Amino acid sequence: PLVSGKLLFERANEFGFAVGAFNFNNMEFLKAILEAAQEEEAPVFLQTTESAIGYAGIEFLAGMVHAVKDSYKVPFALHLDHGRSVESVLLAIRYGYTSVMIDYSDKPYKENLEVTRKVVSLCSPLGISVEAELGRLVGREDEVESVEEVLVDPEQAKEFALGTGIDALAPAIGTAHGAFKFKGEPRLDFERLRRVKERTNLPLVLHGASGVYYEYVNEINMYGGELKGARGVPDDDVRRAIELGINKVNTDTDLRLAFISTLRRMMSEERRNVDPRKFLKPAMEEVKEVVKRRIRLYGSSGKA
Ligand SMILES: O=C(COP(=O)(O)O)N(O)CCCCOP(=O)(O)O
Ligand SMILES: [Ca+2]
Ligand code: NA
Ligand SMILES: [Zn+2]
Repeated sequence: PLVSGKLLFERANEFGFAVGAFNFNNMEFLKAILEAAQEEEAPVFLQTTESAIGYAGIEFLAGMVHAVKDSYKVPFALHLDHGRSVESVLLAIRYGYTSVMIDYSDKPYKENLEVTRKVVSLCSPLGISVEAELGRLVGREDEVESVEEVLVDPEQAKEFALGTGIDALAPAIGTAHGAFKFKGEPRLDFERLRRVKERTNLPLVLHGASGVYYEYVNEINMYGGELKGARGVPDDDVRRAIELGINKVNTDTDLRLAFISTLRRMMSEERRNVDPRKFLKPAMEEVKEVVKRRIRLYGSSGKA
């Protein structure tokens, strides 16, 4: 059933596992994620960004989730990913989101603190969880290309947690969104992560965590794509981050790669087909498989 993110954050933090947070923009991804969670008996965050809302419309995205709120036995939250303003959070509240992120991490610290505190005052009385971010991921951040990386300051994280009352914190520890995450070798700042957990004891969120699996990258390149130098976070680094206190892992790129690789192969093989379902069904199946793989990696199978 549809539940508050608070429930998912608290249980993951208590038992030391991570809940998968999977982005969706349409029915196919949403269905694949929920079926994967059901089969793995795992809790999940269903999350949409503001650009997902711009693409599909919030009434479609939230409407689909509310339509199936009692159709799956596993608990799932509907989360606003990278909310950029109080207005965006208010819209999500109006459409029955059960968790929000307010991402003011590229603004001056004091602004981040004040706006995040405001969002907590709006959401907490409604039982809606609030996630915020400290530090900046490289790559696309607030639609600004290749913003300067800023890693989280663990001392500031403690003050921020106390000053805002947030339910969860996303500390920037070296990851980036998308399929091209690292200039050189993949490197997460595990010591910094350990100190943030030690000082805040909050549920922590890992952004930019996709593995960017070579089997999907290869297939995309074989069927007309051009993903040169695509690189993600190794599975062992995700495991290590969860051991050190990550309790929600954001996963978008891995679903995109699974979907697009299958779509490209099907489109090139079935040259007479014009029924979208013939292509979308196997593509959905592949998304479901990669969601199950990530749920198992996060240690959340059987934790519903
Ligand atoms: O941290 C992540 C996912 O990281 P990943 O790219 O490693 O999967 N996310 O927060 C997912 C958001 C990705 C951007 O979505 P839009 O294109 O809709 O703006
Ligand atoms: Ca940010
Ligand atoms: Na988020
Ligand atoms: Zn993110």
